[in-house]
Amino acid sequence: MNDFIDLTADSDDDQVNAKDQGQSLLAKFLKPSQFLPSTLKRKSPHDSVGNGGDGFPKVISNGTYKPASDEIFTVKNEETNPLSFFGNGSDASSRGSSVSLSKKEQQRRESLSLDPPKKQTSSSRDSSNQAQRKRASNSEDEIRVPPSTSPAPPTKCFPAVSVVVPAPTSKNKVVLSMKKSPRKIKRMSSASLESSGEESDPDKPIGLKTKYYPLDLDKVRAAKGRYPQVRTTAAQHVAVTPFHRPGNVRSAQSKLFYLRENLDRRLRAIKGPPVTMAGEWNGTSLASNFEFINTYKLQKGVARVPDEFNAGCGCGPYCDPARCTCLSQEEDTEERMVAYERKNRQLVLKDSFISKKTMIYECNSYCGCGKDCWNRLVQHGRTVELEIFQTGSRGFGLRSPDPIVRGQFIDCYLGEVITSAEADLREDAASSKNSPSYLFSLDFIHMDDEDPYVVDGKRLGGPSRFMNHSCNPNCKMFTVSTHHGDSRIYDLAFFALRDIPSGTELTFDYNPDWNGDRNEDPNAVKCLCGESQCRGQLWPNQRKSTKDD
Ligand SMILES: C[S@@+](CC[C@H](N)C(=O)[O-])C[C@H]1O[C@@H](n2cnc3c(N)ncnc32)[C@H](O)[C@@H]1O
Repeated sequence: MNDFIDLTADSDDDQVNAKDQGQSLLAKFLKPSQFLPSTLKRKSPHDSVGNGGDGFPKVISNGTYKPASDEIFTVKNEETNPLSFFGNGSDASSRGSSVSLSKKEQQRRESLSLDPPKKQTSSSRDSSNQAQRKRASNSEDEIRVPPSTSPAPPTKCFPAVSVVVPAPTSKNKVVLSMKKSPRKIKRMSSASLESSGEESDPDKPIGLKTKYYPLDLDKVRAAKGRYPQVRTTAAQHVAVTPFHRPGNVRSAQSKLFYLRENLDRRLRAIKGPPVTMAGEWNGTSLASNFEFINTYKLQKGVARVPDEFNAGCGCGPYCDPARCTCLSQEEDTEERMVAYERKNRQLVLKDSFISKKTMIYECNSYCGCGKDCWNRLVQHGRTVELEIFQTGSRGFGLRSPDPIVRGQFIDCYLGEVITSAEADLREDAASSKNSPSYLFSLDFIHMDDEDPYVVDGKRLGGPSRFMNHSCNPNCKMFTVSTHHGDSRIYDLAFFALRDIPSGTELTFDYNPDWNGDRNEDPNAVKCLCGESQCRGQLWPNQRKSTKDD
């Protein structure tokens, strides 16, 4: 007699034999009452039976079902079961159903497809069992079915045990369905799209549902704010760099903006207080290739007297107006003429000096005095803000947003310093005799053997180059020298003849030696100063430079 039952018997005959053997064994060791159907008991967590690690036996149905601990039902013998359950549900049912399952229970299981009523063929059951074993072996926690070669448990310990797999709850059904049926991908054909009520569009990609693959995905994303918003910017707010070219500018407004930016860049190159262009500027060009400069630009044939020919005073830290050798002297009395004085803590031209025609000699680097000496004013540069504006009939003009007091220094006339011969050539080459002239002769000191230099502010110049002529001017040009040994190059400095309210056009007399004759030259440039005592012309004749016609 065999002591072991081969639980892995494959054929029906083997199973029958094993069943018969088990029953005979049971009959041998157990009383008849112990064959009766066992009592269904809900497994309690406190029961120590089982080998599930947590005190629960693990029940496997069809290799997939693991009921929750509070849903496990076992058929338990009244006596202590020395063996924990092993095997799977099919094995258990094949062994125990004939002895413990009621007919009603059997029908319920069949309705749940746990025990198919259809008799399995040997081959299909074999493959099913193999698959179940394979699945069981893949799970670490599941009880493994011993291979067919492993010995059966000792018969003396074999109890009459049967297992009833509980009816799956709705929760368990979900688990079953999830494990049993793989995830299905629903495929749709164009026919199914039509039948599902969607429009049949020949241009639509077949098989793609626009619900999941929207054709207007960019719009959907834009609506969600995925893309940065498009912003429109006015052209005048766009920063224009010097690399922008007028050819790239389309509108007149943006062209004017470009020109202003370009002009502002050039104006910012001027040293001292700001020089600006008035807001009503219509874009009229200052001059072709005009650039602002801060000092004279000496051109070919022009040279300064070497510095060793310069000289200074020996007054010490503070110059004595009565003895400073820098100052010019009155012709008659040889009294030293003091050009500047302090008024309201500001250094200005003395009232007594405004009417004079003498050159102003300021202290220089050879003097013992410091930079705060009262005889240093023009050399410190401009102190007032200036604004270029359009006069209308006289081209550009110059004014200051600051109020200017009488005697206040305004600015120097700057430009290229050229020879008289060069100045004549430039004037002759001018396209029109009435074109603006920017030539200023440095002829204050007359020299028999040398022609004076000429300052040309046409291409290079300072803001004072925009000062127009007036027959009743509010400014006057003075010659100022810091190099006392150089009689050919000196400064042309503008001073206020009277208090000038802010915004008033700054003007000076282009021909201060005018003798009062109204000897009009029909070719002379007409004066448009508008003053009541207007002379009618800027210069005695059409020539503006050194050469007399
Ligand atoms: C040194 S520029 C003065 C700035 C000039 N208005 C401009 O737009 O560049 C001298 C020229 O200005 C013009 N101008 C100056 N004063 C004038 C006046 N009172 N009447 C007419 N034209 C004048 C003449 O064309 C003259 O040749």
